Amino acid sequence: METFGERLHAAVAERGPLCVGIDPHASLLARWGLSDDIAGLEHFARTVVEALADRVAVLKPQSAFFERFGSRGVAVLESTIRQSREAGALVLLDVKRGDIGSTMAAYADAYLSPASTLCADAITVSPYLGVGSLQPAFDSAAAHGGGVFVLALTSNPEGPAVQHAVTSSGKSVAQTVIDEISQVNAGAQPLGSLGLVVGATIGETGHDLSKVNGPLLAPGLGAQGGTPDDLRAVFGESLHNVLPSYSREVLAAGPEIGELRAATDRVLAGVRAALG
Ligand SMILES: O=C(O)c1cc(=O)[nH]c(=O)n1[C@@H]1O[C@H](COP(=O)(O)O)[C@@H](O)[C@H]1O
Repeated sequence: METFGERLHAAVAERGPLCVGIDPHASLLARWGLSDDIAGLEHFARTVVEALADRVAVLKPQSAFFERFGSRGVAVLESTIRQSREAGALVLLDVKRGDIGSTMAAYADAYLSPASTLCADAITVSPYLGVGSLQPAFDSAAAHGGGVFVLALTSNPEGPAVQHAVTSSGKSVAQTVIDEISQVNAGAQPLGSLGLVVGATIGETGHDLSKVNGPLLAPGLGAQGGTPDDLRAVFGESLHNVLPSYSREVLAAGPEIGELRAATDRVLAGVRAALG
């Protein structure tokens, strides 16, 4: 069985280093002329999948925007995941889960087990109950060829107060997360299956990402003010493992399929130039 790291490496080589988020904000539904209800959600998600799933490496549905509509929204999320994967995109389901290990195992069953209708290629998780509490998700990912992206240095302005705080070991919280994930990925070829989330907006923070040997998801580009030029300052020598991620910047170009594709081509050209 191929690992997620292998599958992601191949997808990026073939389709380019880009993740597009599927975030059906109420404001975007309105902008597209859609109703803020289950029909609008379904039309929005189906259009994005039709426009992009056969060409971008990774699609990242944001679960919150589907959960807003209850069980019917979750059903749309299920079909969005399934259709995206069938069209060849890897699906990173953005759920940012994190709990004690025994509960984490149930989240892993929900999102990483092929037996689940919500099974994605990878998920986002939060490490603030301790990186070790995420072990059931790491185990499930390893068993099924999936991936897990752990929040390290998030794009929002509130992040540093927690993530830069210094722990009893003398390292920051974020560096502790980075080092624990680096240990698991050590030696994996061409890339480990555990990723980190590092916002494109954070500037130079002095954190050492050089040993991660896994994908570095970089949200915060576009709508949150981050630009491809910011990637060099944030990632330095680790630029080759960066997976830039855009949601609203691309989605605002809809609802025309051609416009969504053109916006995707434009941001991909921008990040390719920056990543070198
Ligand atoms: O894990 C994420 O994807 C994430 C981490 C982070 O630090 N910042 C961040 O914005 N995100 C997500 O990335 C998306 C950003 O959307 P845009 O700002 O519209 O590109 C949202 O779905 C956020 O939930």
